[in-house]
Amino acid sequence: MPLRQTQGAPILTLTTSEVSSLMERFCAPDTSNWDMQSTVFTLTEKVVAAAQAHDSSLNTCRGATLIPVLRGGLPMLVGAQSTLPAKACVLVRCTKLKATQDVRVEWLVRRPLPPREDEDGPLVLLDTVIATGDTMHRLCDELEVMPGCTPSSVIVMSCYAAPAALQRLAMHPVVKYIVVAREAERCDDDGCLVPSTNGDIGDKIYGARF
Ligand SMILES: O=c1cc[nH]c(=O)[nH]1
Repeated sequence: MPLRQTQGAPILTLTTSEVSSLMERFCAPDTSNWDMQSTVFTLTEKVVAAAQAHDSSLNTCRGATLIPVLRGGLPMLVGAQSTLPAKACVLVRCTKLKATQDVRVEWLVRRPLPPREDEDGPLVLLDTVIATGDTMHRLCDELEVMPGCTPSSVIVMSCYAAPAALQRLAMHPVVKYIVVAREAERCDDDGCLVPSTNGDIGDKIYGARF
């Protein structure tokens, strides 16, 4: 499993042919919503398995706090919780004004984080796509000042992400490491990944924005 040692936190990517065929379905324009959900579940299980192989403390800790970024991170939550011992879940919804860095963050149901003790596991941020990285970066900034978040206590998991966004996230002090199923070539000026996802993954699963 390739592990890119940047100046900051490690970035792990998956290279198996099974992941390649899952990524074809992930990016196809005509993947049905159920097929997309199951693709994201399976990719997430593989991302979690890679994290567990890299970091044995994930299997011995009292449980991670899973933080899916709505909407795209929700199917990752279902995939992650089947194999990752979890203690809590915190929902967060992020919206970004197109072509700006203006991210709106809404912590739903609970804020601050549930109380955490020494043997508790990491905070795990889950999002299907990381394009510019502005949203994830902003979430890390918000987590950094919350009680219960310590340096290197956040693991970022994603299905598809731009290298520049990953490198920027890897430099954030709260990030311990990042696991991504596949790296894109880049993010274009419109904030879309190249090769293209052929539509918003959240829209493909849940339908157009409500
Ligand atoms: O390329 C992109 C960017 C954001 N969200 C997606 O689903 N795809």
